[in-house]
Amino acid sequence: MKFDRLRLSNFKPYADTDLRFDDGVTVIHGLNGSGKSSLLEACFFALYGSKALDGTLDDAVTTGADETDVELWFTHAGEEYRITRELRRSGGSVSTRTCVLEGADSTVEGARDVREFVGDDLLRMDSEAFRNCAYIRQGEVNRLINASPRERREMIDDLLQLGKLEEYRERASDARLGVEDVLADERGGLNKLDEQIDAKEEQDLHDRLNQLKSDLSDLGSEIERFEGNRDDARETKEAAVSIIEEAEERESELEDLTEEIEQKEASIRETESERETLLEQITEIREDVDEREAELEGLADAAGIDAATETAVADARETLDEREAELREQRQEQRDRVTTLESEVESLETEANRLREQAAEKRERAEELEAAADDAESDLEALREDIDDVAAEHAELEAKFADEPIGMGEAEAHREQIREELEAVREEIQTTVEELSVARKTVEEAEELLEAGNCPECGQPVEDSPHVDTLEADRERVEALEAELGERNGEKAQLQADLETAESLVEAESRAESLADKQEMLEERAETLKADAEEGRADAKGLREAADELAEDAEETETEAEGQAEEATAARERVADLDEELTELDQRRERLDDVEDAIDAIDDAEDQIDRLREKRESKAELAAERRDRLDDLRERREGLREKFDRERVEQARNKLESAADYLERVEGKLEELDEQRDGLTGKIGSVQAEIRSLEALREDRDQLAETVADLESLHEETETLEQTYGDLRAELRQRNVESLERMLNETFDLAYGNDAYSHIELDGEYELTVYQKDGTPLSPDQLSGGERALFNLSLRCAIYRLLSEGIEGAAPTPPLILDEPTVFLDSGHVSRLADLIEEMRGFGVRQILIVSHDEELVDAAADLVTVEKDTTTNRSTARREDAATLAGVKAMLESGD
Ligand SMILES: Nc1ncnc2c1ncn2[C@@H]1O[C@H](COP(=O)(O)OP(=O)(O)OP(=O)(O)O)[C@@H](O)[C@H]1O
Ligand SMILES: [Zn+2]
Repeated sequence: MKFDRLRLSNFKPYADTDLRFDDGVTVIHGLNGSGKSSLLEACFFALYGSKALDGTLDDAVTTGADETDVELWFTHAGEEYRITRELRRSGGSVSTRTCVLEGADSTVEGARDVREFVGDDLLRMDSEAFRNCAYIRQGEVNRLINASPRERREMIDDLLQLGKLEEYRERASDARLGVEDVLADERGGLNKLDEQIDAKEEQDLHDRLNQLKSDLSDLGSEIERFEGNRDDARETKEAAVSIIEEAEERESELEDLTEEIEQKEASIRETESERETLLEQITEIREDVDEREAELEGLADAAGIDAATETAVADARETLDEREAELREQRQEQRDRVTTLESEVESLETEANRLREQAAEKRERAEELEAAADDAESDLEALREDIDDVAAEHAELEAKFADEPIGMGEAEAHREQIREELEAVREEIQTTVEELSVARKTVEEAEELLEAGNCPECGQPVEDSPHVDTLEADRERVEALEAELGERNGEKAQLQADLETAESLVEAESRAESLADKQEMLEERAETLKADAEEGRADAKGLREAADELAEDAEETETEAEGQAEEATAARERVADLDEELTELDQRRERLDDVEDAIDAIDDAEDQIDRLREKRESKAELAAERRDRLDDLRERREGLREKFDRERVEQARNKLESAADYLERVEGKLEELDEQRDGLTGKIGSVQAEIRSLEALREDRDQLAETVADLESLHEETETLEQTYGDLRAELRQRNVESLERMLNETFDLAYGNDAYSHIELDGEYELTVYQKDGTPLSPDQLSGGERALFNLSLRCAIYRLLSEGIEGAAPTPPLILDEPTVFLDSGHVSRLADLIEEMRGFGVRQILIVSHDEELVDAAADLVTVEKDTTTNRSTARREDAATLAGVKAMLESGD
C-alpha cells in the first residue's frame, strides 16, 4: 500500500491542508507542537476511524470548529482508492456524518464497513495490528519488547493469520465436544436397550408359545367332541318334538271337526225354524189381500168407474186429462185478457194524469204571464209620471227665455258675444287709464314748474313758455279722460251682469237638452212596456183555452179507463169459476188414485207372498246341503279317531325330556371350554406381542449401535481435525519463528553491527533472548534505551519482511510510519537506523514516513514536508518542499555539521 494524497480540513490544529506523498522516504519536520504527529494520525484515522484515535472523535475536530473533513488517496495492489470521512459536531457531541471508500470497482459506505474493508480485505490487519506493525508512535518504541511472550505470540500470530488456524482448531474442538455429548447419550441408550433385550430373552418366550399352542389344540378337540354330542342330542330332540307336534295337530283337528259338526247341526235347526216363520208371514199377508179385495168394489163406485181394473182407471184418467187441458186453456185466455185490460187501464190513467198535469202547467204559465203584464202596467204608470215631471221642468226652462231677446238654442252664441264686448271694454278702460295717468303727470309737472317758475320742458322761465300754454288744454284732457273712464266702467258693470244672465241661460239650455233626451228615452221605454203587457195578456188567454181543452181530454180518457176496468173484473170472475172446476177434477183424480193404490197394494202383497215362498224353498235346499256336509264331517271324525297312537306320543315325550336335559348340561360345559380357549388365545397373543417387541428392541439396538459407530468415527475425525489444526499452527508457527529469528538476526546485525552481541534467539513461545559475544544470555529489556529502540525496529523490520515474503498474493504491507524514532539514538546509531530504513526499502516497503529532526534522516529523505504553525491563529499547515529547497536544506544541514 502507498499513500498518494492527504487533504485535511479542521483536523486537530490543521485548517486546510492538501499534501501529496511519493514513493520512498518522506521526512516530516517542524517545531515542537507544530502538528507533525497530527499529520500521521490523520492518515491512521483515515484508514481506521475512531479506533485510530486515543481520545474520542471530539479530539479530532479543531477546537471551535463544527466540521472536520479528512480525505486520503492511496494505491493498493495496483488499484487506486479514496477514503472520505466527515465529522460533525451537533448537540455537544461529534459523530461521523459520512464515511465512504471508493475504489475503481468498489464503494463501501459507513464507518464500520469501511474499517472492516480496510482491516480484513486490504491490509489484513486491524488497527491494533497496524499499530504493532506499521505505525510506531512517539514513545511506543518498546511496545513489542515490553509485551509478554504470550501477547507477542498473539500479535505475531494475528499478523501472520495464524489466529485463523487457532479459531478453526477451537471450532473443531467444539464440534468434538458436541459429538462426545451426543455419543455419551447414545451409548447410555444402547446400554438400556441391551438390558431390556436380556430381560426379555430370559423369559423363554418361544417355549412358552409352543406349550400354549399345544394346549390350545387339545382343548379344540375336546370342544369338537362335545359339540358332536350336542348335535346328536339336538336331532333326537327335534324328532321327538315333531312326533309330539303331529299328535297335537291331529288332536286339535279333531276338536275343530267336532266344533264344526256342532255348528252345522245348530244351523240346520235354525233354518227349519226360519222356514216356519216364513210360512206364518205368508198366511198373514194372504188374509190382508182378501180384506183389500172386499174394499175395492166400494172404491170403484166412488170413483165412478164400472170395474175396478187398471184399464178402467186409465180410461177415466184420460177423460179427466182432456177436460183439464180444455179448462186450463180457457183459464189462460181469461187471464191474458185480464192482463191486457189491466195494462190498458193503467196506460189510460197515466194518459189522463199527463193531460191534467199539462193543463195545470198551462194555467200556471198563464197566471205567470198575467202577473208579468200587471207589473209592466204598473211600471208604465210610474214611467208616465216621470215623463210628466220632465216635461214640466222643460216648460220651466223655456219660460226663462220668454223675457230674453234670444230663443232657446242661441244662448251659447249670445254668451260669447257678451264676453267679446266685455273684453273690448276692458281694453278701452286700460288705454284710458294709461292716457289719464300720462295726462295727470304732465299736469303735475307743469304745475310744479309753474310753482318754481320754470318751463317744465326746457327749464327756461315759464313766462310765455309753450308748455304753460298747453297746461290748460292738458287739464281739460284729464277731465275728459276721467269722464270717459267713468262711462266705460258703467258699461263694464252692465256687461258683467249680462254675462251672468247669459251663462245661466247656457246652463238652462243644456239642462233642457238633456231633459228632452231623457223624455224621449222614457217614452220609448213606455212604448215597449205597453206592448209587452198586451202581448202577455193575449198569450195567457191562449194558454187558458188550451188548458181547458186538455182537461176535457183527460175526462174522456178517464171514462174509457173505467169501462176497461169493468171488463177486467168480469174476466177475473170467469177465471175463478174455471179454477173451481179444475179443483173438482183433482178430487176425482184422487179417488181414482185410491182405486189404483188399492190394486197396487194387492199386487204388492201377492208379489211378497211369491218371494217368501221362494225364500222358503231355497232354505229347504240349504238345509239339505248342510245335512250332506254333516254326514261327511262325521265320517272324517271317525277316521281321525281311529289313526291316533297314544303310546308313541308318550315315548317321544320321554326322549324329548332327556335330550333337553343333556343339551342344557352340554351348553354349560361348552361355555366353560370356550372361556378356557379365550384365555389361552389371549395368553398366546400377549406372548406374541412380547416376541414382536423383543424383535423391535433388537432392531432399535442395531440401529443405535450403527449410530454409535458413526458417532465414534465422527468423533475420531473431529479429534483428528482438531489435532491437525493444532499441529498445523504449531508447525507454521515453528516455521515462522525460524524465519523470524533468521530475519531478526540479519536486521539486528545490520542495525547493531555486532559490537557486543553475537545473536538473538526467538524460541517457539516467542521468548526473545539476546546473546552476548561471550555467550551470556540477556533479556531484551536489559538493553539500553537506544539498543532497545534499534532492537525493536529490527524486530518490526523482520515482521515486515516475513509479512511481505510469507503471505501469498498482494503483500499487505502498509507504509512504515515512524514518529520520532531517533530520540534515544546517538548519531552513530542514527546512521544505522538510516541503513535499516534503506534496507527495508530493499525488502519491498514502498513508502516510509518519518517524523524527525535528524539531519541524517533528512539527508536520506527523497521528500521533505515542513510543518508550521501560525502563532497568531494557532493553525498548522504542511507543505512539501520542492527539490531545490530540499537540496538547500540538505546543504545547510551538512555545512552546519
Ligand atoms: N483538536 C485540536 N484543535 C486544535 N489544536 C489541537 C487539537 N488537538 C491538538 N491540537 C494542537 O496540536 C498540537 C499538537 O500537535 P502535534 O502533537 O502534532 O505536534 P508535534 O509537531 O508532533 O510536536 P512534537 O515535536 O512536540 O512532537 C498542540 O499544539 C495542540 O494544542
Ligand atoms: Zn510530535
